[in-house]
Amino acid sequence: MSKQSKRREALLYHAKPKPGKIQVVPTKKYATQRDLSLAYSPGVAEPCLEIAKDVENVYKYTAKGNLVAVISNGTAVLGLGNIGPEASKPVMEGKGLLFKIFADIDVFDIEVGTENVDSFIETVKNIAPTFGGINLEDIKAPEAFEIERRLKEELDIPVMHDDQHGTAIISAAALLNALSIVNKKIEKVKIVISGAGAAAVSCTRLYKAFGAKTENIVMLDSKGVIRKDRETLSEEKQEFATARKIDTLDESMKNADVFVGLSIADIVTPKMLKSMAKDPIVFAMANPDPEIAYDLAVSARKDIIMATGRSDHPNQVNNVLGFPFIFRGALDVRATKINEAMKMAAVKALAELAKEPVPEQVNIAYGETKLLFGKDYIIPKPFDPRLIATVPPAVAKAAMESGVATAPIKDWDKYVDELYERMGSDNKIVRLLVNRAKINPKRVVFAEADHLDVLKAAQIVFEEGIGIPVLLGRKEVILELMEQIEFNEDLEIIDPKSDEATETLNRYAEMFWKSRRRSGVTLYDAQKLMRERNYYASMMLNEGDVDAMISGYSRSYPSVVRPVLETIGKYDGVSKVATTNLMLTKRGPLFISDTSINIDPTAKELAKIAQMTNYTMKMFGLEPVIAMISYANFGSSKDPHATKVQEAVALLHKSNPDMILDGELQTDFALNPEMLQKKFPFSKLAGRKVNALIFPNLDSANSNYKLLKELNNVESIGPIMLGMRKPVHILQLGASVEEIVNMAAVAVVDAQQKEKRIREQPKRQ
Ligand SMILES: NC(=O)C1=CN([C@@H]2O[C@H](COP(=O)(O)OP(=O)(O)OC[C@H]3O[C@@H](n4cnc5c(N)ncnc54)[C@H](OP(=O)(O)O)[C@@H]3O)[C@@H](O)[C@H]2O)C=CC1
Ligand SMILES: CC(=O)C(=O)O
Ligand SMILES: [Mg+2]
Repeated sequence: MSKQSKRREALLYHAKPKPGKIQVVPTKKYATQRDLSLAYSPGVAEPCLEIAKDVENVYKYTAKGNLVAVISNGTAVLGLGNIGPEASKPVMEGKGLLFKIFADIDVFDIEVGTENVDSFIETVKNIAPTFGGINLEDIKAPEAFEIERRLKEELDIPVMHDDQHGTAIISAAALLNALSIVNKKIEKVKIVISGAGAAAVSCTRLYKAFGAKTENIVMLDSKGVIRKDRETLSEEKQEFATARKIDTLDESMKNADVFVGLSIADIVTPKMLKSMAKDPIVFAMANPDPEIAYDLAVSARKDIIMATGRSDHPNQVNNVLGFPFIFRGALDVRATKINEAMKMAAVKALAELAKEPVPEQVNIAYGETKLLFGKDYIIPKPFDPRLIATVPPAVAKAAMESGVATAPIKDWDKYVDELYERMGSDNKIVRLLVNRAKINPKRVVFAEADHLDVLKAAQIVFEEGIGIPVLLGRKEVILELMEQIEFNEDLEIIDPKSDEATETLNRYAEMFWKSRRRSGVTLYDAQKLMRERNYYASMMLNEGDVDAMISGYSRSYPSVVRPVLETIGKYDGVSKVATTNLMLTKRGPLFISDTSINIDPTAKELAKIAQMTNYTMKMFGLEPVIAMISYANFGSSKDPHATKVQEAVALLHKSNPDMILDGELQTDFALNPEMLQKKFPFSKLAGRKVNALIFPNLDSANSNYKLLKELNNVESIGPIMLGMRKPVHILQLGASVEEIVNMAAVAVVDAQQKEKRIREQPKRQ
């Protein structure tokens, strides 16, 4: 993607559909007059009075305990400099988003219109009663030091300047790990620090706490090396002034073991890197552009350990890995401070986590085959689901041991469960799917590429590396739309009705005729049918000219299912295809089957639907826990509708004893593990979190998934076809661009799995 399109995409992302990145969402019911009389006057007076009696009750009755203020005055915004409070707001909203998605912490971002230290401190102190913690952000040095010091002294809630300590914690963890890889001792290494601002000073102090020696450190600011004999140095700069008679970065880098950049973009050259000692460690952390570009650095030295603050290269050393988890731990024990012990605990937890085997889910999320502790993986990745269960408990324990926790945790296992529970998993599954697709992108034919939304989706699929689109439809329309959306790639475009397609069309027609001539199809019929996009696209897939197919955006479901079934057909052993919908609910992913095809399946067919759903869930990397739904529970009704489900369960328990499946069950029991455990402790599902519901008929499955979608605003992926011989997936009429992209990712992963199955077949025989 060009720089210009990236810029446009970033602006559009921030502007649409609603300006900005965060909003306030009520957490209590507000539907009735009764609800409002509790939420507001007169009911609201009761908690007010309780808090007035004892101020600690504010944690009991308000959101304070989970609310952090992200506060800036815009004087050192990333590496963009002093761009003012309003211009800093996108970054502060971004921090709010990260706090929420990584640690379920709510944020108000507050941009303060003053550069005066006293007035800034006064503002923060005055608003502090609202918050459980204060995260100071992008405030320039030296003011940042005084602001943080005084606020820590004067407030009894945790205050942390993220650019100082968040960065120090992450980079210290990364540095300790990098040094262990190259077998160097922190006490011995020569370190160059570019930058002498908030981040640089605090990072260097922490490295010293871990053993780095002042005499081995050279720090530079915008004027060059900070020498002892330089005039008018700030207190912080004096702390790191060197006695060496050098002035430039060039000179400082000679034989240095470590370079830490917390300054500005592009000030380090390959020549400087070449002058460093063997196995140099280079953390170029200026944002958004590092002190030296990643590719330039790694091509300058083979033995380098290279990190940047960015997410698009290995080793992202960025405070995003710190602030959400550090505040989570601090808030959960209601710490009065974030102290040295808590910071050291966070460093150790992060450094150790990087050495643990990486869960497959993380490999998939980052499109990696296998992340392994080493030069390209010195620090955990932000989307690592283990972070939430590792860093906050370490921080909370340190707070308790160092005496700053006012609400100590007693049951650590329960706390870890709560942390996992907080994170839910609504979006993760989509990320996993997309990243799994990216590992081995496949050729996907979009059978309706002459529709704007389908084409837009194809563009995203191509640009994200999810798949290689083949665009099918009216060529002149496709070309015109491509120009409109600046989709200038040289992709294959096929118009089945054009002369160019005649030869292939005739070949497909003949193949189709041969397979259906005993079902009343003539060669002429076949040639006519092939001019219809879904027959043509299906034959492309059937003949291996593409790996997967997406259609259905502009046609009714049955009108697409028919050509697909007539050409591609079902997987061996499948008598009827079915569909499942993946619902991205707040309690996690939930599959619902069969949502689109079988009106009233028999017990045997229902069992098959469950088996196929089980297979597809594994494709998503999930461990299936399946409930067979009815209006009755375990034999409570002898009505044939209920006994049909019972029979399906009995069949499956016999044929697939390893499947975690049971029923028949009512939906509320299926979705409530505690109720299930209490009433039906004998069930295979007792104590487990059900993630798939197989409904007894189409009426119930279809209505339920649509109810969830419409009433609870639950996003859905699907209907995903089950039981087709090849990866073909049919969209809902008028699906959104996002839904089409997700389905394309499903199709690519399906193609990968089917390819794997074919590859493994001879081995099984
Ligand atoms: N990856 C991460 O997680 C983080 C990265 N950063 C990055 O670190 C940088 C600094 O942030 P922060 O400390 O908050 O900002 P500050 O404004 O507090 O500090 C900036 C420092 O950079 C120095 N500087 C400017 N130009 C040069 C130069 N040519 N050579 C050497 N030093 C120079 C300044 O020198 P002087 O003192 O003379 O003005 C100042 O000391 C930014 O790019 C920011 O994005 C910050 C926090 C986290
Ligand atoms: C990451 C960050 O906080 C910064 O660059 O300022
Ligand atoms: Mg910052």
